[in-house]
Amino acid sequence: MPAVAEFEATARERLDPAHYDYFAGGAQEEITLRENEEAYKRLRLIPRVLRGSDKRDLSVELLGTPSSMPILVAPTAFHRLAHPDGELATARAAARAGTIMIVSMASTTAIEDIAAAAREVTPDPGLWFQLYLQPDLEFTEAIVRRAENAGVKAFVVTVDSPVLGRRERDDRNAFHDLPAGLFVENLRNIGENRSGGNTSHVREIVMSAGLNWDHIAWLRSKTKLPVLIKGVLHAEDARLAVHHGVAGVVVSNHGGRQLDTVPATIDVLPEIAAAVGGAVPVLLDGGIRRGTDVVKALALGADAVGVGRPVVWGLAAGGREGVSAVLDLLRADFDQALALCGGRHPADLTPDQVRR
Ligand SMILES: Cc1cc2nc3c(=O)[nH]c(=O)nc-3n(C[C@H](O)[C@H](O)[C@H](O)COP(=O)(O)O)c2cc1C
Ligand SMILES: CCCCC(=O)C(=O)O
Repeated sequence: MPAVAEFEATARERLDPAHYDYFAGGAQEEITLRENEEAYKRLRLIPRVLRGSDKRDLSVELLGTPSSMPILVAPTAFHRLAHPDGELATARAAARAGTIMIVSMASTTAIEDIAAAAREVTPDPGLWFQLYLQPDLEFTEAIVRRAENAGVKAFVVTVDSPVLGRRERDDRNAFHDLPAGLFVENLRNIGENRSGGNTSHVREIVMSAGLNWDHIAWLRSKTKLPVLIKGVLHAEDARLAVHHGVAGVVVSNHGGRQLDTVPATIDVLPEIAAAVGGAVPVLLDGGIRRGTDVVKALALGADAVGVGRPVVWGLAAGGREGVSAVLDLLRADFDQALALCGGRHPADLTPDQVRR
């Protein structure tokens, strides 16, 4: 089975170079982008032996949503740039894999259509919804209602983007707008009266530098669903998240696309897991490309991991089947690494099994 890197190579051949750069790139010098992957290569695994690691069970349950494995689809924008089937293909593949897809608010397909596609595969798909809280809270609430009505099971608020990171590849390629015909469909105001007609119009996503903990309290007051925050790198923020009633934290540096020179997520995971102390689930994303990466993250305190670019590469390389192939590959790779580490279940992995 090809490795994730081979899907990336195929994706690169198929994609418009500016779109490839958008997906692949990071902020500024891309130090963090590279570091996310390099950090795993510095860590060594210590297997346990003679533990009877047959009959493995990779499944986990996260905030009431079951997942067949602790590998989730991280939210990534604009899937129709990668493949004409876009998020519909990704959702079908995630549903088929029985894993959770965190749908990006910046999807190029409406959440209702994504949920319908997933439901064709499985009656009760595990869809979560990523939110960029908009300064217009009334509008934000309308998006929250739409997502709830579509059947999502949790909200993931991205908190690492008070402003958008500076991606120099996008600047060089002058890639700042979606091509004609593609829109951020979740921000379409059906029937909103702009010019006297009955046309809908699509708002642009605004990054809100004014966000603070009160906005999290506001969102919690507007929904009964679990609210996670994504983009935590400081242990004190993890403590504050628990204090503010957040249902889970995602250790993430946005795949190296926001503040450059922040550490690899795997390197801050232990201190964040310690700060959270098991009070809420801890997820992690950034640089996960192999089963051994998943094992290291789980051993060091993550309950599950997210994959961003690998899913996009699968999508670009082969639509729904490509995403399925990437998810199957990561599952098989993780299963093998877990067995080699002497584990039967994700929770069997412990911090003493990772050495620097
Ligand atoms: C092309 C692209 C688009 C992304 N779009 C979003 C987004 O809309 N919302 C969000 O919270 N994170 C977004 N992210 C960040 C991912 O959720 C995730 O943190 C990151 O991709 C993980 O790193 P990985 O790509 O190395 O797996 C995006 C990442 C990429 C690569
Ligand atoms: C306005 C969409 C932002 C998507 C995003 O988060 C990213 O490209 O990293």
